[in-house]
Amino acid sequence: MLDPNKVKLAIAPIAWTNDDMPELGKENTFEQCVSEMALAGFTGSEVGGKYPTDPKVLKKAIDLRGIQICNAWCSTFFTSQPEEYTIEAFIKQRDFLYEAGARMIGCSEQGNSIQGTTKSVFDEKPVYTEEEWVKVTQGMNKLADLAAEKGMKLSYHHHMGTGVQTPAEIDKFLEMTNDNVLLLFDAGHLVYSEGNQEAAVAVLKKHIGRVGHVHLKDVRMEKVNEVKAKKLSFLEGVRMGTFTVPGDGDTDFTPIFEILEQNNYEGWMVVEAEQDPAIANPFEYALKARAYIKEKTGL
Ligand SMILES: O=C1C[C@@H](O)[C@H](O)[C@@H](O)C1=O
Ligand SMILES: [Co+2]
Repeated sequence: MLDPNKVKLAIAPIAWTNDDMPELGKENTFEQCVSEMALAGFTGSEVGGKYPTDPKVLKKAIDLRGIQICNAWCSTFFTSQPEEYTIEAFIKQRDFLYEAGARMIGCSEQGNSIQGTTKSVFDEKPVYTEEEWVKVTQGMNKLADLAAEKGMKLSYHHHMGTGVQTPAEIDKFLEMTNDNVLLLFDAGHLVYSEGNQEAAVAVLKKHIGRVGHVHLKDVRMEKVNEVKAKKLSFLEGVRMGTFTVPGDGDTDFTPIFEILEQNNYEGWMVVEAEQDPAIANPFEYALKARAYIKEKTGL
C-alpha cells in the first residue's frame, strides 16, 4: 500500500481541454474542470491553458475545491534558441508556479520536437547530435539550480517525438545531468515508445532514485500499433484514442505502484490521459481512474 502521507493524487486538465489541440474540449470551462477533479476525489492538478494567469485568482478558486497545483509543463528550447530565451521564460513560469503553491516544474525540450507536428511520431523523431545533448543537459542543470533558488525542483518529461524518448535516451539524459535534475516518469509515453510495459517498469526500477514526479497515463495498444503501421503523427494518435486513464487501457500498473511503494516514493502521482472529451467524458474517466488507483494502492 502506498503511504497517503507521502503520495498525493492529482489529475491533469488535458482530458477536459487539450492545450496541444485546444479545439478538443474548448467548451469545457476552468471551473467545471477543477470542480469535477475534486468531485472525483483528487487533491491536485497541473496547470492548463484555461486556468487563471493571476496566481492569486487561481489559488482562490482551487483552495475552494480542496485542490493544490502540483506542477506545470514547461517547454524548453535549448536546441533551437539562445539559452537566455528559455531561462527568461523558465523564471517567469517558476515564479508563477511558486505563487500558485507548486514546488515542481516539469520541463521538456521542444526545440526540435515533432510532437505538435504532422510528422510520423515513430519514424521522424529527432535524434540529438552530441552538441544538442550538451545543450539540453547543461541547460537543464542551470534550470534545476534556478528552481532550487526558490526551494523548488525540476523534473524532466521524456516524451514521444522528442530526443529523450527511449530508455537508452533517458539513461543518457540522466547520466549527463546533475542529480538535482529529476525524472518525470510518464508510464504512457514509455509503453507507447517501446510497445510493452516491461520496458517502462525497467526504466522506473533503474531510475527510481531520480524520479520526482509521476504521470499515470495508459495506452490502447491497438491504437498505438495503428499509429506505427500507418505512420501517423502523435496528435493524430491522440484524436484516435491512443491514451486513456489507468484502469481503462492495456497497462497493468501493479508493478509500477509496487516499485514506488518499495522505494518510499514521496510526491505526486498525476492521472494524465488526453483523449477527445466528446468521446470520453472527462468526469466519467476521472472517476474510473480514481476507482482503479484505490483498488490497486488503497489510496
Ligand atoms: O505531460 C504531458 C503534457 C502534454 O502536453 C503532452 O503532450 C502529453 O502527452 C503529456 O504527457
Ligand atoms: Co505526461
